[in-house]
Amino acid sequence: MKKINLFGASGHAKVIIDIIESNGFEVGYIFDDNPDIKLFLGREVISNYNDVQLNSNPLIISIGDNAVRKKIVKKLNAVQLSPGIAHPSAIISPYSKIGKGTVIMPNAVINSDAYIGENCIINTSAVIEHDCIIEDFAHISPNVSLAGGVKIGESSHVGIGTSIIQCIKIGKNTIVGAGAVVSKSLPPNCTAVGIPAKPIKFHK
Ligand SMILES: CC(=O)SCCNC(=O)CCNC(=O)[C@H](O)C(C)(C)COP(=O)(O)OP(=O)(O)OC[C@H]1O[C@@H](n2cnc3c(N)ncnc32)[C@H](O)[C@@H]1OP(=O)(O)O
Repeated sequence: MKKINLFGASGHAKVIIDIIESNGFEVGYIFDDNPDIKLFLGREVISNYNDVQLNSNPLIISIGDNAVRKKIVKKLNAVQLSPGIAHPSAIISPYSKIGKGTVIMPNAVINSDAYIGENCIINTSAVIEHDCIIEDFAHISPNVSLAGGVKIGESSHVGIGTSIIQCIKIGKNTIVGAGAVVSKSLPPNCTAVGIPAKPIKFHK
């Protein structure tokens, strides 16, 4: 049976385990750099991992924080990432593209010609409409709705329940607060909140 290894014993990993098993696959090794985490959902967690274990099965970085996920991918450089995986309840257009290491949570919808990059999270019940572009390491939270042609920059996080109208662009490394309505494009490296969403701070 196909096995998938996970890196990161986090709450996010719990949902990924559900996705792996509901596809009829098995969880292989679970790695984490924190030696204090020994057990995770009844499974052993390995902190003193070696290359043989890391490369034994395709890997998903099961860490919700975009910056940490990116750091781990860079650190594990040569490891083979799993093809993107989706919960069986997700509806994914055959005309969309899903990158390696990306996870699509239950009831998400990804419509035609949408492009989802690598190591992204498309969380529970998110709607990614036609022609959207989600760059690598982005996280689209539960119940987010992206209208057609929206572009989300690399490592950006769209907060839970946010709506973004058509053809809006969100820059890289930007955070959109929970429950926002985005009606104008947002620059990179900022946190934006509210209705309509406006930047409240900028960061590196
Ligand atoms: C399965 C899962 O769990 S997926 C994860 C889902 N989680 C999310 O989507 C969380 C998204 N995060 C947020 O909404 C956060 O509140 C953030 C990122 C917008 C702001 O967090 P921080 O940078 O820590 O800012 P902080 O909490 O200090 O708030 C700054 C100001 O913005 C306000 N603010 C924070 N979040 C929001 C929001 N979503 N909408 C409107 N105002 C907000 C605060 O009240 C505060 O206002 P004040 O200065 O007048 O007191």
